[in-house]
Amino acid sequence: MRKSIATVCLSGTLTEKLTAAARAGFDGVEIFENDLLASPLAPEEIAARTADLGLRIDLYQPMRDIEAVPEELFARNLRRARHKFELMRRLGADTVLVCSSVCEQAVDDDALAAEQLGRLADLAQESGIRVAYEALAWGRHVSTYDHAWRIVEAADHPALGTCLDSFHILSRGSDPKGVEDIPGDKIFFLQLADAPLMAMDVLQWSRHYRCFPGQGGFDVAGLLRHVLNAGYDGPLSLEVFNDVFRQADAGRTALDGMRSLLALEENAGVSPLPAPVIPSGVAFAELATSDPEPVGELLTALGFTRTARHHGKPVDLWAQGEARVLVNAGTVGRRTDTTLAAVGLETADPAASARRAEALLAPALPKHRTAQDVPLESIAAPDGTEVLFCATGRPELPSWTDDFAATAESAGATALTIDHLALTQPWHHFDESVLFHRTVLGLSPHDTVELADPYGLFRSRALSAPSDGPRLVLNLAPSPEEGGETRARHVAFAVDDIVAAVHRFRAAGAALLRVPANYYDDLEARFDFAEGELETYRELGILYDRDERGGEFRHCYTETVGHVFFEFVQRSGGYAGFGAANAPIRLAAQRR
Ligand SMILES: O=C(O)c1ccc(O)c(O)c1
Ligand SMILES: [Mg+2]
Repeated sequence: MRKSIATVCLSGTLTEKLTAAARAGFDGVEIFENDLLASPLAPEEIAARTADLGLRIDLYQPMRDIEAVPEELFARNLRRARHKFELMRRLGADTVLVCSSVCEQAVDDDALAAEQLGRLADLAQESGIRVAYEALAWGRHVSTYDHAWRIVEAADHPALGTCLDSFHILSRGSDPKGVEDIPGDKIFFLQLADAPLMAMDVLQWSRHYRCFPGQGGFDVAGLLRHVLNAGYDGPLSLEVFNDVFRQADAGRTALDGMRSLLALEENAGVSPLPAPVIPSGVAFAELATSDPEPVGELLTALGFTRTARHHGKPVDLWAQGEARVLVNAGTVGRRTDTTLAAVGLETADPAASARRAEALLAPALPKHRTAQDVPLESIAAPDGTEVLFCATGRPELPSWTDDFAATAESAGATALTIDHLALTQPWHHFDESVLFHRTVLGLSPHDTVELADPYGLFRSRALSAPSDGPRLVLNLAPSPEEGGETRARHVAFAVDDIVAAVHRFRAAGAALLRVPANYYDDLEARFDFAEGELETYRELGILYDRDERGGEFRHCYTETVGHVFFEFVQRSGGYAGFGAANAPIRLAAQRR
């Protein structure tokens, strides 16, 4: 279907917004009045620029406070509309959005609203313009889509239809099924937005927290199915008011929006994408560093063995059980600090994984990191992390392991696995990143966790495969200074017995994060422990969490090397979280 985006979704000047929309592949735009008013370009120049970019102006908006007012005021409103219709002629826009009135003088009189909207439509029709009437969720007398439709139906005018907006419909909890009672050709326009589920004033919710479909908690795909069943065949148009998007790079936001619409069309059964190949595990985590020594020392103390070396580059493979960490020192001069730069994910079909990623506009990275290397499908995640699609142990497919020659047997007796990878995100790409991993990799997001932290708000959202597969935790940590420890990312390993593991680490000289005594006093107040158990945790710096069903989580952290640290976790009783409640304790300890 045609895809459009409202200029209000994007940051920057009108020209920047139009350029970003065109580059992301949109067919059209909604021009938001404020963007036009602030532009130095004449309407004819905007029309020419838009056409040059291959975009159509699908909607001009909004026109406010028109209907159900005393006649004298309505006459002034018609005069205002005449000006706007002239502007639209110069712009080459043929559909205008009229929001349900919020003005004090408006009266609760559907017949008057219908009569006046009919007269507005008469005037519009003379200029070849169509009026799309939208119920704002906070409209003074008209706040639901079915009410707006009843008024449009009563006016019965060919130039008057309704505009459906998923936010206004779903935020009020209206039953979207009723959309199917509206004739498709009377739905003049469809605006799509999602939002996190929040208990707050609907106007504030709409103006600050909307997000792209798939990023919030509404069933936007379900609504779209009803709208299509009604027979609507106009554009799918994103209309998102979001404080973060307003500050982010317009080109990236536009791509994020396009990815959201592609996934929405897939969900609503409009047009399929190559099916997701849900990764089955983590092949490796790759650290990039110009100083491999401290990481190597830490890994050694944690029981890892350097088992293999890349044939052509200074990349070492460290292993313990099923847990594999690559330490890539081939980036000297480009990066100084140690970072978690790449992730290898196991997939049953790397080529199919790459096809889906490409269909969802993920930037593909070169298959050959160097000419001698085994070709591997890989993409860049929004935060720049390289994601490689791996098929380990499949002789018929090229494997990343073919680039490595064994140097030693793994001495580690422990059956370690990678439990999860925690990827700290730039604040303005958090929602983009969640949508990316959800759609491209087919992972399912958990609920967002938000906690007060000494320096601001800590936000975290995990994504995991439905069954046993990789778990990613996207974290957004406040930072007292640019960069610093809060940017650090980590690799978490699962162990069967964390107390035994910490004793071994300590004996081997590994530096573990120290946890304040106050934390343990609080644990004692909150939970019952076996005799001596809490003392052990206090002594060893082990953190603890318990879920509602009695599932338990014990974990500890190493000190940070560059921008990386390691976590060890012991899960029991079906605990499925990540100890997020303990994150502020960890962040505070890391800052000391
Ligand atoms: O917040 C508003 O005023 C506003 C304006 C136009 C719209 O289409 C809308 O959904 C909301
Ligand atoms: Mg709207």
